[in-house]
Amino acid sequence: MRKELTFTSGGASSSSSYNSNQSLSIKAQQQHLPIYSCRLRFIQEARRLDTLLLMGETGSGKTTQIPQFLLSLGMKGMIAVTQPRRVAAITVAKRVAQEMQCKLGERVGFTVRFEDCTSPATKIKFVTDGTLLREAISDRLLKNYSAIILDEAHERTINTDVLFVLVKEAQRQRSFKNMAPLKIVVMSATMDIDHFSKYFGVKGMYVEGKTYPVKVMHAKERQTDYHNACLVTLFQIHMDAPANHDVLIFLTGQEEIDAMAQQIRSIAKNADRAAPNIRVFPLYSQLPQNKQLECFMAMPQNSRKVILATNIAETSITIPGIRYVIDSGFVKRRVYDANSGMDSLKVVRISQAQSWQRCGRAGRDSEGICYRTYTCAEMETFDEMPKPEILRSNIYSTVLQLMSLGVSCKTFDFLDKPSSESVDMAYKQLQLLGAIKSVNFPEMTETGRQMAKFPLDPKFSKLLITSQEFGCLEEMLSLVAVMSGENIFIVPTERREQASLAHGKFESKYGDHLTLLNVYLAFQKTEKIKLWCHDNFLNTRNLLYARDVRNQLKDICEKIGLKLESCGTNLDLVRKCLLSGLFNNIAELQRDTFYLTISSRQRAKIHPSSVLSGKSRPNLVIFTEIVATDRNFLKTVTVIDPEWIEEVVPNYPHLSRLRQNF
Ligand SMILES: Nc1ncnc2c1ncn2[C@@H]1O[C@H](COP(=O)(O)OP(=O)(O)OP(=O)(O)O)[C@@H](O)[C@H]1O
Repeated sequence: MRKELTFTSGGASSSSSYNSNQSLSIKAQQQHLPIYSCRLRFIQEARRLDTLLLMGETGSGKTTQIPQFLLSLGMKGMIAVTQPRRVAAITVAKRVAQEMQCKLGERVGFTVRFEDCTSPATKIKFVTDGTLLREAISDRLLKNYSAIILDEAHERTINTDVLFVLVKEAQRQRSFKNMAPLKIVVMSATMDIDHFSKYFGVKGMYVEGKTYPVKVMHAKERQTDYHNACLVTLFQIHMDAPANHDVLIFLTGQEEIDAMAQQIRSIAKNADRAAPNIRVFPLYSQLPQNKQLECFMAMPQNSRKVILATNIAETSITIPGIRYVIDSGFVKRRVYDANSGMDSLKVVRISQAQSWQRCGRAGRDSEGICYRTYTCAEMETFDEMPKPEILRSNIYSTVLQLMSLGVSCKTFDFLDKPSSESVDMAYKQLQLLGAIKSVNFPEMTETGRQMAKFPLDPKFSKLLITSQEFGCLEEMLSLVAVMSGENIFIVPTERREQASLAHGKFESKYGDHLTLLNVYLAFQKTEKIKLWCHDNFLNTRNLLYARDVRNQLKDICEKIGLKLESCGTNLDLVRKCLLSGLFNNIAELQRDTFYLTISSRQRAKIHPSSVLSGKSRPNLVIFTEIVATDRNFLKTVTVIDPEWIEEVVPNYPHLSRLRQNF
C-alpha cells in the first residue's frame, strides 16, 4: 500500500448550523431541516398545483418531510414515495415512522418486491419504483393514491421513466372522469430541471440550504489505482480522527468490497493500539437484507464504522455517524449493446450528479468531509447527469410490459425516447422468446401475455411457461425463485475450505443451475432449517426469501392455468428447459480456453464462483449473465448438449454455424 495521498480543497457547501444532530430531539431535528422553513410555501403550492417539481440539496429533508407535509393537507388516499432501491425504501420508512411516532407498517410502511410491510391504516407508503410500476399497470388510475412522489428523479431508472408517463396519464384521466385529483411531486437534489419542466409543463421549486457543511477535497494528482487511493485515504483519516467519526467508501462491486474489507481488517489488526477499533460493514445489493441494515446501527465507544458500499448507498439514505465519505469515482453499470442484444456489467466513471449525491451522504447529522480520489480537472470531464437507463439498457422487459397495456413503445410519451434500434432489438428478442408474432407487426402472443403476468425478467417468465413442454414446472419454480433473490452460498474468508466442502455435497457436474436446484430441494425437505443452513454454509434468510418468492410465483402459475408437474430425476429436462429461455446466452469453448458468446461475440471465462470453474471445460454452455470488470465472466453456467439446440430452439439464428462445429 502506498503511504500518502495529497488532496486539495474544493470548498465547502454552506450551512445554517455547525452543531451535530445528536443532542436534538427528533422534533427539533425536523424543524432544523432547511425544508422546514419552506413548509408553508410548499403546502400553498401543493394546494394550488397538481404537479410540483422540487429541487433541494442532499439532506435538506425532501424524502422524509415532503410526504408528511402532503399528509397535513388531509388527503384521503395514500401517499406513495418511490425509491430506486429497496434499502432506501426500508430505512427511510423506518425514519418517518419514528418521526410520526408510529410502528412501521401502521401509518407509515413500505412495499418492495415480494415484501409488503403496510396495513389498512397506512397513509405514507415507501415503495421501490418497480413495485409501484406493477401497481400502476394493474390499476391505471392509481385509485388507492392521492399523491405520488417520484423521488431521486435524476437517477432515471427505466421504471421511473415509465412511471412518469403512467402517473401523468392517471392524473389526466382522473381529472377527465371527475375523480379525486392525483398530486404528483417529482424530486431530486441534482435533476435537470429544465428538461423536467418542459415535460411536466410546470416550473420548479427550489429549497435552499444544507443541514451541515461538507468540505470537498480532491486528489491533487491523477490516481492510477483507485482501490489503493481509497485505502490510503481511509488510513490517513483513521490516524487522526476521533472514534465514532465513521467513514463511508464508495466502490464498484461485491468482490472489490470483500477484498478491501479483508485488507482493512488485516491492516487494522497490526495498527497502533491507541487507534479506535475499526468495524467494517459491506453494503451491496447481493448482501442479505439484514446484513445490509447492520451498518445503520449505532457503534460502541472507541469504535469506528467503515462502510464499503456500491452505489446502493448513493441516494436517499442517511447512515448515522458518517463524517467522511471517500469516493472512488467509479461505478459498475449495466451496459447494453443494441446490436448484439447483450447486457453486461462494466466499471465506468460516475457522473457529476453522482459525485454530489455521494458527497451528500456526509453532512446529515453533523458536518463532514468528502475525499474524492480524482482531481478537480478529471471531474470536469465526467458526464453531468447519469445517462437515462432507458437509453443504455435492454428494454425488452419494458416493451413487453407496455404491450400488455396495449401501448406501443414507439409512441409512448417518454421523457427521452429509446432509439428505434433498441426497440427493434427488443422486438427481435421477444419474438425469439415467442412473446410477439413478428418484429414488423409486433402483436402479443398468448405466451407473451402470460409472460407479462410475472414480476420477472421475460427470460425467466419464459422458463416457467416452457417448463410445461418439459413437465418440470416444480423444478423451474424453485430455480427461478432462487435466481430472483440474493446469493444463497456463504463463504467466510477464514473458513473457505469447510464451506467449499459443504457446498460440494450439492454440486452437479452439469453446472450451477442444477447445483442451485439441489440446494433448494434439500432445503425443502429440511426441518431444522437454521441448523441445517449453518452446517452447510447456506444463507437461511435468502433461502426463506426464495421460498416466499416461489409461493408467489406458484400462485401466478395457477391463476394462468399452468400445470404443476415435476420431472423427478430426469434433470436433462430441466437443462433443456433452461436452453429454451436462455438461448440468447449460449457460449462456445475456443481453442485458447476462452468462451465466445454466440450471439454477441464476446470472449469470456467462466466465473470463479461457478462449480464448472477450474474443471474440464465443456464445449457448449448457457449462462444467466455476463459480468465485465477487467475481463468478461460468465455467471451461473450450465453444460448443454449441442444436439439439443435444434430440438429445443429450432429457429435459433446461429444454428447453421453451430452445426458446422459439432
Ligand atoms: N435514518 C435516519 N437517522 C437519523 N437521521 C436521519 C435519518 N434519515 C434522515 N435523517 C435526517 O433527516 C435529514 C433529511 O433526510 P432526507 O432523506 O429527508 O433528505 P433529502 O433531502 O431527501 O436528501 P437526499 O437528496 O440525499 O435524498 C438528514 O440529513 C438527517 O439529518
